[in-house]
Amino acid sequence: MKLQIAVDNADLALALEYADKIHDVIDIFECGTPLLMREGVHVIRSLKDRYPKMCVLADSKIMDGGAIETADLCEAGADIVTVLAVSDNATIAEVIEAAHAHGKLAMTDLMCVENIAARAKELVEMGIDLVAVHTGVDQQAQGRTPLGDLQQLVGAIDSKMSAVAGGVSMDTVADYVALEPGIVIAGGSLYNAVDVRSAVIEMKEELS
Ligand SMILES: O=C([C@H](O)CO)[C@H](O)[C@H](O)COP(=O)(O)O
Repeated sequence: MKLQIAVDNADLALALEYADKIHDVIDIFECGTPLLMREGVHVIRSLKDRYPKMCVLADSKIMDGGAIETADLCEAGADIVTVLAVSDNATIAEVIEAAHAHGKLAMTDLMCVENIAARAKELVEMGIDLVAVHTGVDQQAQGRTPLGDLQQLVGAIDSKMSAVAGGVSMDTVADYVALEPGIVIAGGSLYNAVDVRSAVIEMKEELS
């Protein structure tokens, strides 16, 4: 089981500071959507220039223009790009094709998908590499969590391809670990920690 940190709160300088602290202990370093919007694809290039071996995920949440956006992200160094599962299949097919042409992976984010199992199976058949259930930050504010969605997902596809995101913290991580997803994603609970490196190491221990 891998741990992915979602770095949403940072600018380029802070993202590099986080990478300096955790590059050797984190499995996947996510450039969160707000960070990508703030800094553009150059944040990915800077991270990969400094830590070429660190797996960097661009949380691009692509919705259209799948080929061009994926190519830009992969050429900047992203190892994994994300596409929204509510997008048209034509877009998702372009993302998969462009990511694979660059030797990279495509993850889909099932946020706002109603039939988790059916859509996940369909996207796996199309060739998607990773499938994430995700309760967005605005949905979390309404008291929602991704636990029920993860139960549906691991019942539908190979659990090694699955990922979960949405308010995962040390208080709740055991509930997700019990369902054995391939990737656990945590944002605020890690980057808001006083000592981010210790928080990452502590959560990784829960995953092993
Ligand atoms: O993808 C995310 C969200 O849509 C903001 O861009 C977050 O990275 C994701 O929710 C994980 O962060 P936490 O919910 O703070 O763990």
